[in-house]
Amino acid sequence: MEQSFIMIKPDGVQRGLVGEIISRFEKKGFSLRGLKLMSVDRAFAENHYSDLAGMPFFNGLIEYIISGPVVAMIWEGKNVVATGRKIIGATKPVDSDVGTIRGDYAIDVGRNIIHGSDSVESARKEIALWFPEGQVYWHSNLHPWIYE
Ligand SMILES: Nc1ncnc2c1ncn2[C@@H]1O[C@H](COP(=O)(O)OP(=O)(O)OP(=O)(O)O)[C@@H](O)[C@H]1O
Repeated sequence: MEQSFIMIKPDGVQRGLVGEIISRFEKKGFSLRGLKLMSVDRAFAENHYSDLAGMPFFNGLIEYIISGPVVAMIWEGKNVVATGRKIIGATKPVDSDVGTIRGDYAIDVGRNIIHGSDSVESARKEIALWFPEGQVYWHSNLHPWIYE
């Protein structure tokens, strides 16, 4: 089934939003396949955001991502990439709907709490980068209560 890479950024960890964020994905019905608290170095962060190299905010973004621990997660479920982006909300918190994570908890684009893969292909690449050790395969007993 489809998977997405979701990362709680250093501000989300510092602000005590880890439980709240995990809860939103769990309550929706998605299944956790990987979870770890980790700090990344500059080279790793630059690799993750390589598509944005050259953007004026790139250096600030890298400083932000390496400024503290992050929570890296793999979530699985039907349409989890697109739905995960909806749960997260628009990149700029001023545009994020109330009820989304960024809409409810963020103000500034450079402190927008969480990352979610923007396509199935980027999810595949990001999961390979962040979880080289592989993931945990298990079957949720809730499956028949969530899927027809
Ligand atoms: N104008 C900006 N100023 C400062 N930071 C920015 C700006 N635009 C984007 N960023 C930061 O770079 C991240 C990646 O930007 P991108 O355009 O890929 O948005 P996104 O896909 O919604 O975010 P993410 O990849 O973190 O899920 C944003 O989440 C934000 O933290």
